[in-house]
Amino acid sequence: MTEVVLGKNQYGKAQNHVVRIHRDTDRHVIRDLVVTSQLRGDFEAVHTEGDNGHCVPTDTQKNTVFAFAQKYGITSPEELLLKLSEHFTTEFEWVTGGRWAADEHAWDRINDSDHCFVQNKQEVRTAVLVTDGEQQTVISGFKDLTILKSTESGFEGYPKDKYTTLPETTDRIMSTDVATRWRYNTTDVDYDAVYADVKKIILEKFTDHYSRALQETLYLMGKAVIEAHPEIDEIRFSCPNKHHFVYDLSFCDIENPGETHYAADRPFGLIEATVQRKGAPEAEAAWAGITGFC
Ligand SMILES: O=c1[nH]c(=O)c2[nH]c(=O)[nH]c2[nH]1
Repeated sequence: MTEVVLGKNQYGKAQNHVVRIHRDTDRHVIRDLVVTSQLRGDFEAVHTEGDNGHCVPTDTQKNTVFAFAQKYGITSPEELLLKLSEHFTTEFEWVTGGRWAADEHAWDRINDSDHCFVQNKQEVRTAVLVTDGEQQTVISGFKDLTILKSTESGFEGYPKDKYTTLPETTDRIMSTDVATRWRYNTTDVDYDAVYADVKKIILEKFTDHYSRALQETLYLMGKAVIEAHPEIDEIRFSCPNKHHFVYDLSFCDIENPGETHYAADRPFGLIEATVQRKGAPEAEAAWAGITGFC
């Protein structure tokens, strides 16, 4: 007789798009989040016996997201996720943890208007909270932040074999879409302030050195973040190297001294790296479900 057992499981409502307008004063504030709630705990009978006695409906999870956005407001994505976790793990004794995630789309004021906004497409902010009993791990980040430096980047000194055609260069375009996630070692964080500072550090680091490889630049960015923020133990990057090739216009006798480029959309280099605080405990389980990082 073949025997089977239920393995790891979680369930909930994915991608609840909640737009909360804070209208306490005439100067409105908008927070635009896509929130996913997933519960973990004793859901054995739901799966193996068709007994829904423990099955908090995904519909209820959705309603709770919207109710909490209204009741508590949205101070930061991370704080909303912490409230949801606290609620589900205390309201239902068989819920021992879960995974809550949010993507935030930022809006900027139009001409400093109190109530008119233009969506800021610079980057999407990300937040994940994993609760396992008493253990809570917050991983924040962003994706799709496209940046480019038009000089102060090169690539040389690499090994060459019979398949190598790439010319060495000390002056090239370097461009990438930054995707990064950083893991906090505490939940006692001013999440919006740290987010703004980490983004600032990453952008500043991009500008402040001659880059010998995208790998070096990512490492310098990560190092600067860990050094500036004791509450962050680990930061990961996944960054395409968006190649820009100087277009050879010699066929029509036009000089092109590194000015007109062919921006190839594929293939692209894919550079991924983690920078960690030395000696800090790892938290691999919290990263499960976060795709696209090594
Ligand atoms: O910054 C770079 N890193 C690489 O690993 C690499 N490989 C390559 O062909 N060009 C580059 N550029």
